[in-house]
Amino acid sequence: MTLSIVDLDKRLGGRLVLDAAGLSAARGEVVAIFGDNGAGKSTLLRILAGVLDADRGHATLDGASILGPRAAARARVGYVPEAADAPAHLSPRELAALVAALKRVPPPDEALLDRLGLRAYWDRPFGGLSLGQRRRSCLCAALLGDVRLLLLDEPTNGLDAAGVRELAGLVTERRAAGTTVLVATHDPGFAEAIGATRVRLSAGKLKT
Ligand SMILES: Nc1ncnc2c1ncn2[C@@H]1O[C@H](COP(=O)(O)OP(=O)(O)OP(=O)(O)O)[C@@H](O)[C@H]1O
Repeated sequence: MTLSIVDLDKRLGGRLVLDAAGLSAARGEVVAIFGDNGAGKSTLLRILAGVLDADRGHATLDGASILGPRAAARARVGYVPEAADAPAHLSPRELAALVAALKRVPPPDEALLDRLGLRAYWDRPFGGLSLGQRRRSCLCAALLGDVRLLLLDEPTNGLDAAGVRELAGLVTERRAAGTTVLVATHDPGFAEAIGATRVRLSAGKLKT
C-alpha cells in the first residue's frame, strides 16, 4: 500500500474527533471520504497535510512518515484546504513561488497555468479573488513537484460546472500517473466521476 494511516487520534473541543482512525490506499487509488458535518474530514486532511498535529498514530507514504511539518515525505504531499485561503496580499504567482521554494521544485509550467485557467488573475491579490479562483490557484500550488498524495477538501465547492469537469479530468490523469488522492466531499456525483472508493468517517473511525 502506498498510503497507510494507522490509529490516528485527535481530540478537539473536548471531543474525540478521530478515534483510532485507519485507512490504506494503493498507488493511483482515489478515496472519497464522506461524513456528516463536523465528522472530522477536514481534521483528518489537515493532519495528513502536516498543518495540525495528531494526538496519536502515524501515517506513511511509501513507508516514509508524512506527519508533522518536517516529515520525510512532506514534499510529496499536495493539499488544497476547504477555504482555499492564502494571505490576502499574495498573488497566485507568489503562492506558487512560495510553495515551489519550500518544496525545492520548479514553479508551475505554462501548460498547468493554461490547464487551470489561471492567467487572467495570476498577479492579482488573493484577497480579491472568488472562491473558485482561489481554489484553482491553491490546486496549482498543490500540484507542484512530484506529488504522490493529493489531499482535496470539498474541492467542488465554489467551482462552476466547467471547473468541476476539469477537476475530475485532472484527478483522473493524476491517478493514472500513480498519485493517490484523498477527497473529503459531500458530492456523490463527483466521487463517481473520479472513480473513487467510498469510505465514511463516523464516530471518529473510517469505515468502508
Ligand atoms: N480548532 C478547533 N477547536 C475546537 N473544535 C474544533 C476545532 N476545529 C474543528 N473542531 C471541531 O472538530 C469537529 C470536526 O470538524 P471538521 O471540520 O474536521 O469536520 P468536517 O467533517 O470537515 O465537517 P464539514 O463537513 O462541515 O466540513 C467538529 O465538531 C468541529 O466543531
